[in-house]
Amino acid sequence: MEQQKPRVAIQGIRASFHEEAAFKFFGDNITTIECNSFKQTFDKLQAREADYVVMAIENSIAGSILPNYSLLLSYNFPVVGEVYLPIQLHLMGLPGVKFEEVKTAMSHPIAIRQCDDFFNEHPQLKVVESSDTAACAKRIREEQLTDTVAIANSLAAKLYDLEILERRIESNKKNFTRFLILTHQENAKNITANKASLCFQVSNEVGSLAKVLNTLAEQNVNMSKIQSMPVLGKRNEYNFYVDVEWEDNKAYDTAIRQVLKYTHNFNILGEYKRYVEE
Ligand SMILES: O=C(O)C(=O)Cc1ccccc1
Repeated sequence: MEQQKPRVAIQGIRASFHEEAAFKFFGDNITTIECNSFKQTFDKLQAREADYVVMAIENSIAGSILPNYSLLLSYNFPVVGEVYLPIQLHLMGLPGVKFEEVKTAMSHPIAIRQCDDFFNEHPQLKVVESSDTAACAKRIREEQLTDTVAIANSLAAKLYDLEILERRIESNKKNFTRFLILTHQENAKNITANKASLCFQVSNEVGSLAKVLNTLAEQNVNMSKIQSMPVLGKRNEYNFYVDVEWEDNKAYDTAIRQVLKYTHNFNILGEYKRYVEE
């Protein structure tokens, strides 16, 4: 029987950076499920209307996307992969539109922040935030806006038939967004992992987090990221989200057994293969 295309839920619409990330992870042969919010992507997974979720978790300029950390914990779907995408931003408008005639530029806040230098050089442009880069491109096409441009990727220019007026307007050319891939428990088996995302709490005492970090170091397990989030309604209590990487599975297993002794509400959010640049 022919394998069904994976149904991948993303926040945003086709040709957004989330879809570009999904293509990078799964290849082009997927069915994209467009959602209005990150929460809705998880709801689609829960309702079995999607097989996977692709969700941005951090950006090298904008930093961690904190509400998405909470979603990881509240839905408890396993993380089964990650992908890093360079965010390459182009200025696009209806074919024939001249840059001198443009009054407004629209995009996602993260994309806008990445084009600070460009906007400083062009103070005449009114900058408008939107939920999704591709949605801006689509709107320009549908409403035939001749005085507006979108900042989006080349997928959006192609899909909504817009002309690129200026390429690569991002200030920092080495800017990446990290996306996580989540799925149902049964798809999480048989993954050869060398990275994990963990979440735990420690007591509010001298050295309690240090004990966890020392344990990881003793087992030669590298911590690649740490993020804390307050536990709702509890003063001085935090969830620590920690990503770890290892070479030796035994050392990782030992580290986890030890860490369990020093933490509470310990959760493995997922074990997966770390992303390697092609
Ligand atoms: O707006 C988009 O295209 C998105 O997918 C959100 C986004 C925007 C910029 C960087 C990463 C994700």
